[in-house]
Amino acid sequence: MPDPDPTAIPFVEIVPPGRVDGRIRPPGSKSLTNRALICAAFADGNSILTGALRSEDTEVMIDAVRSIGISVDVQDGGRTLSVDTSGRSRGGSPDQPTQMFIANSGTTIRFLTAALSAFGGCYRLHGVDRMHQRPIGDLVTAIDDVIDGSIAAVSAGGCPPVTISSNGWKGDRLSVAGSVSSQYLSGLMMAAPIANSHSATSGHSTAANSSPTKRIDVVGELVSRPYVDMTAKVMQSFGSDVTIIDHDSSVAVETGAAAYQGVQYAIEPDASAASYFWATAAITGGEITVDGLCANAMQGDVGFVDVLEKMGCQVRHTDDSITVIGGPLKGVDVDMNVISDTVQTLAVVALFAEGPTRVRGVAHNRFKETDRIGDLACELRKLGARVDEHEDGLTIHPPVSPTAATLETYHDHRMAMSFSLAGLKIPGVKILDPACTAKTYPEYFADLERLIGHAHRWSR
Ligand SMILES: O=C(O)C1=C[C@@H](OP(=O)(O)O)[C@@H](O)[C@H](O)C1
Ligand SMILES: C=C(OP(=O)(O)O)C(=O)O
Repeated sequence: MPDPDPTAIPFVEIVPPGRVDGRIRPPGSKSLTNRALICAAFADGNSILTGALRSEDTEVMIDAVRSIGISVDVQDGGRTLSVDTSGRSRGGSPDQPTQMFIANSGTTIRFLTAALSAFGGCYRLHGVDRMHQRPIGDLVTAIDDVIDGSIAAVSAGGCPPVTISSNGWKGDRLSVAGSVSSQYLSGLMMAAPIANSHSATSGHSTAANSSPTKRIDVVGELVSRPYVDMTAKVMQSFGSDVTIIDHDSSVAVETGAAAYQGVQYAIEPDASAASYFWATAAITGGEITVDGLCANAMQGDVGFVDVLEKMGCQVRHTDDSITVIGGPLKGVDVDMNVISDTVQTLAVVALFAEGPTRVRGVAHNRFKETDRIGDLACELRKLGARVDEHEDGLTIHPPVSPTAATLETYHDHRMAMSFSLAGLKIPGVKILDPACTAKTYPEYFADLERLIGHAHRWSR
């Protein structure tokens, strides 16, 4: 019998499969898909994106760019996106801004806020309740300095909805704080060439009083740095001229006059999604190969395998795959600032290690889909672990004998995917609201089932 509709399912229970061996290619990277969509949407000419991710976070991006006349033709089950910019036009009016619903997609709202402020038009970007609690104030403040018009984040504490009424940018020097999210800087970087190519009066000329060279200085700490390098690489693939300047501990970015050009662009599989499969090898003592990724992939999250190696796994790289072979695991002390989307994965692996695991450097994880320190600690305790919560992370003391539990997922796809790993070893673990994986990986449980054998039960 086929699995029932996952959106109607209250929980999933994994039946421990024993050792798991296999290989898998996860779906396309969310971060690369949404960056490529921004660059393609504001390019001169049309683009074809291959290997794209089709999920809630990319669908809200596609819907948003469609609402300003860009055509996105979805083929090959969502993996190929043909972007035609010929119908592109500024949205809305002060009385009737174009409404964009972005659910809980941080990349979508942060990248679009910056891009639309540079493009011009009137917009209101809003999402689900949690999105309206996730900060965007530092980005709005940075744009406020250069916008020819107005921008505001209307919820308490500088959170969405965001309203924009813009004729483009009139300035060329920006500064932005980077301690809450790197997505602000990535958004401004991608917006800079758009500010050059589009002004509200002419449509295709450099905005009055604005130089084509833009400089963005980061004020203070910059979290999640590999995503900024990824942004620069994607921009370069679309013809933009962008340089990251590292000086002592400060970071700045300069962009030149070149406009985005339509291209054919291939997207890597998602490295954060791959972490669940590498962790499956670590936890079950098996051997799992993830195809389509390599040590110098564009996504920093491939660095998760280095942490597994420190814990006792073997890791093998080829030009087009990374294999993890599980072994006896020992706890580690690790700074995960640059790979923060894999903290929940590691936290579950840590349950099965000898000795405690300390995760540092991820205070910014409290601002994501949920509080990924406090809420994570709460669920791990249900499995019998002792967990110390710190301002910047947590320490996990593995349970002497883990206990089965029913785990909340807080509308957070990474909670659901990570907790499925606990079920690989602990009989009776139930994961509530498994459909929340739709944010970045709608087929996660089906893919996990294929990898481990028919070994999970949907509730009836
Ligand atoms: O730029 C990106 O694609 C992302 C940056 C990270 O966010 P932060 O910079 O807020 O840590 C990461 O958590 C998110 O899933 C994707
Ligand atoms: C934090 C995440 O997403 P975003 O910030 O893009 O909503 C994530 O995918 O783990």
